[in-house]
Amino acid sequence: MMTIATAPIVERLHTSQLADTVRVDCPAKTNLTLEVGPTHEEWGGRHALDTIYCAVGVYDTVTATAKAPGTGFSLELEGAHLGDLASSSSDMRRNHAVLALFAMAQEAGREPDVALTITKRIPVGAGLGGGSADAAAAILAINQLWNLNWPMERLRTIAATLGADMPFCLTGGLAHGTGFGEQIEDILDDSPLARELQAQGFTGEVLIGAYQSQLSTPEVYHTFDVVGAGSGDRNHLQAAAISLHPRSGQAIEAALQAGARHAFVSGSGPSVVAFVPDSTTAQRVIDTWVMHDAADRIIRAQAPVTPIIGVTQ
Ligand SMILES: C[C@@](CO)(OP(=O)(O)O)[C@H](O)COP(=O)(O)OP(=O)(O)OC[C@H]1O[C@@H](n2ccc(N)nc2=O)[C@H](O)[C@@H]1O
Ligand SMILES: Nc1ncnc2c1ncn2[C@@H]1O[C@H](COP(=O)(O)OP(=O)(O)O)[C@@H](O)[C@H]1O
Repeated sequence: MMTIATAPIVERLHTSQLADTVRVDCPAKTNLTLEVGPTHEEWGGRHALDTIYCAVGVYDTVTATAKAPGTGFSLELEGAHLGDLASSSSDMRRNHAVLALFAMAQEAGREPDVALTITKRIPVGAGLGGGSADAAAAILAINQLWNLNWPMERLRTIAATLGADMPFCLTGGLAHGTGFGEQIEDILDDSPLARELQAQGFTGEVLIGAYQSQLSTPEVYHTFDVVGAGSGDRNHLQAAAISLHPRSGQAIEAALQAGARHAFVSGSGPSVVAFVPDSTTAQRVIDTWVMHDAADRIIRAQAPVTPIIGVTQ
């Protein structure tokens, strides 16, 4: 497998131009496989992972706009599906995108004088890496806004200090993740593994069954430590997630019966991802999920995809 840090798509950008506002559309992620190993003290008690990440085309949009020196940062959140971020106790200084801004400012030796806006479309606390996507989007935006032009390996090192999923979210596509999830090897489009995944039906049209309720990632890992992986599960966290949120299991069963080639819990859940071979099957899965009330929100997307960076003068 070759290691190349692929660049996200950059629209309307010439390297000599300085931007006033940078907009990044950053996709959700799922895990096509997720093998969970032992915990490691040196990783803050996190588990060793072997995973194939896949970026899924439901995007949050993060914009970063330069503010006057000394005025500090601001954050605005928009969208109909803000989950626990809408709660009055949600601290915007702990928002993953703001933590990413702080990390970039510290590394650059600058003040974080930036206005961030996040339009959320990725379900929150859903195993779809929405917080990681927003942090990755903020890192990509600041790299452009401040004309830092740091290479992807440096951005990934910063991202790894913030969360296991974040280095992957900087580039999206398909990638092999090891360590605690932060060690990324891109899977190139024309590689044998990418072709194998495509032949197995792990690319193309995908349905996401999402829920009002959230699952806490640490709680799912703790439950996994007790119940272990289900036999034959490609996602070792699936049995733990279903034990905490049984509707996810019902959605998987219903999707497979309706003809999905694969249906599984996304990462730590509770969302369910179903890969379908064609739009007729997609409609059958949607109909069965609606009929059985198997999901609260159904999203249709493509996979794999990459982040998109746009610049406004
Ligand atoms: C499970 C996965 C699968 O991609 O993501 P989600 O499906 O939740 O998005 C990841 O492993 C989550 O990634 P992320 O949410 O970035 O993890 P972090 O912020 O680094 O860690 C949050 C918590 O998850 C647990 N954790 C995370 C990663 C890991 N390799 N082992 C762990 O045990 C730990 O309890 C840790 O305190
Ligand atoms: N920008 C953000 N978007 C989503 N969640 C965020 C963000 N910043 C902080 N969080 C918090 O991170 C937690 C996990 O959310 P998320 O990343 O969407 O889920 P998951 O880890 O299951 O993929 C939530 O409790 C949420 O409050």
